[in-house]
Amino acid sequence: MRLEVCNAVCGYGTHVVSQNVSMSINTGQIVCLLGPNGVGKTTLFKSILGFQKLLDGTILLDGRDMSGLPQKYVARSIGYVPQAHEPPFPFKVLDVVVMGRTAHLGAFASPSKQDFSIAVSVLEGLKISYLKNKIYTEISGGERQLVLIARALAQQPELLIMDEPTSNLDFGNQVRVLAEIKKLAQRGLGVLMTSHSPDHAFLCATEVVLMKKGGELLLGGVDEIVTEENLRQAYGVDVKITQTQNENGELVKACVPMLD
Ligand SMILES: Nc1ncnc2c1ncn2[C@@H]1O[C@H](COP(=O)(O)OP(=O)(O)OP(=O)(O)O)[C@@H](O)[C@H]1O
Repeated sequence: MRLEVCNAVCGYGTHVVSQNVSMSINTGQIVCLLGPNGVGKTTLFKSILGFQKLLDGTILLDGRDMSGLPQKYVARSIGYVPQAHEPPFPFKVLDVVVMGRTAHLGAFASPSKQDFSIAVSVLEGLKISYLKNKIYTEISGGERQLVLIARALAQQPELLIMDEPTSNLDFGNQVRVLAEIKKLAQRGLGVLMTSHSPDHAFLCATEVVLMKKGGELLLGGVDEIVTEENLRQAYGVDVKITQTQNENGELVKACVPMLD
């Protein structure tokens, strides 16, 4: 499956947030969207998902204009993990995860035993089975974020759009979520995610899109885009890029900010 953003202009009414946005995401790829606060990352996601009307341009899913595709087909194909939120009702965590199966159910059908067993195995995969019977409104922000990821995975989409999936997570859970994303992409899932940490791009991305203030968009491989100069220009801070080796002897890069 391939999702293409073609010359998109995103914004609110007459307020243009980003323009000439063209990029694509294929199954098996992890595209990491980087950029400073307020540059338009969430607005782009909302536009891709159809929550916010494009001011111009098109979004194609396998070459077909997404706005004309049946909603159920889009809902089955593309999963979305929003930034963690507090829902109005105190649902049990397992029920929240089962909600991810909605696009697979027939009209008026209730989730089946199989839907529940998919939800349970996703919770196990993310190592959060212990949350299964807890009330979603009574767990921590980080735990809620993991549950929202589980809900999206229970949907078994081909593409997953994740808005800052690690923002509320402790260091261990950040690493676990990135490792899980990498594993899922190796099995064929396509991921488009935002992060405020360029290191996350080094850890798991196959491509990077760097949105700069003023609308410039840099696209390419991780090593090509996540450079000291590009980070300095985008975020206005000095950064050194260093590298070490992982257990397999592969080079892994990391960013070290230079404090004055
Ligand atoms: N509902 C809205 N109506 C009007 N303007 C909005 C709305 N939501 C966001 N904006 C504006 O759009 C711009 C981009 O916001 P957006 O949330 O997309 O940025 P972002 O890159 O995701 O930021 P962050 O990294 O802080 O989450 C901002 O100037 C913001 O004020």
